[in-house]
Amino acid sequence: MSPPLVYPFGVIVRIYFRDGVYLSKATAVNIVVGTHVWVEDTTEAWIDGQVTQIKGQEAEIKTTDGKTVVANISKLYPMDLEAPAGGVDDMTKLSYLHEPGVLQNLRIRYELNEIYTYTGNILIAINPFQKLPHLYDAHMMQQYKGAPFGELSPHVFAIADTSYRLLPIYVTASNIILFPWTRGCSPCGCMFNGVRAMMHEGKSNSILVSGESGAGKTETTKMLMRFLAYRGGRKATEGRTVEQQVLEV
Ligand SMILES: Nc1ncnc2c1ncn2[C@@H]1O[C@H](COP(=O)(O)OP(=O)(O)OP(=O)(O)O)[C@@H](O)[C@H]1O
Repeated sequence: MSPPLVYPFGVIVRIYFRDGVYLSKATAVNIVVGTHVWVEDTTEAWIDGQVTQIKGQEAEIKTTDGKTVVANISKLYPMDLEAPAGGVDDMTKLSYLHEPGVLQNLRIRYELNEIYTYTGNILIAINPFQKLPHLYDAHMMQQYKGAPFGELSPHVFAIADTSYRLLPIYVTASNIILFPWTRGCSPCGCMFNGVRAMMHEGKSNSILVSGESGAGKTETTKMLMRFLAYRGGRKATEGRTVEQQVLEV
């Protein structure tokens, strides 16, 4: 039986790109007897099971905790039986991009102390409710400095570094936007017209950090600012480094 799914506390960090493309991943699947599915549960949010019978639009599901439930087929979501046991670091790698699949992936990673997960160029951070100094030390900042987006594990420093190096800016209410370049490749002007190194053009960039109260927006923003201050240089003025000055604001 899969452990119960919980709605994790977390924040979402996005960088918006003018030429971003929408992420759409078809989740349409033929639900038949034998299909492994997620079904809504009042206590666990989502619970997995297998369809045992279908009558019209109603399906009977035997859940892995031994219950038998009946639900409308339209309320069932297919399970990704091929997803790796440790989850995926980018939700676009899931076969099905739906709520139970996303929550299941975040939960698996959270249990492995992996609090960051990408969905394309969006970073999802789950509040660890504990200090994780090794995630934010000088060595980590050094690692993410200049690293092509997607090359290293998902991290708030990767978002900060990318926004430091790249321009562009477009804020929209759309849900999910992807970087228009191939993961692992260095994003550069030759691949994406309009993207210029922010430092070369001196233009502003913005990063959106969203989440409910207590999700970790302030902590995440502090890490973003710390990294940007580190990237911007450490020249001291009046005895204080750039990092100290930024973090004191
Ligand atoms: N990355 C993290 N590492 C360690 N602890 C964290 C992290 N993110 C959040 N927390 C913990 O969660 C608490 C709440 O986080 P935070 O203040 O950032 O939330 P918030 O989203 O800004 O809340 P509000 O909207 O109410 O101001 C922090 O005081 C801290 O204890």
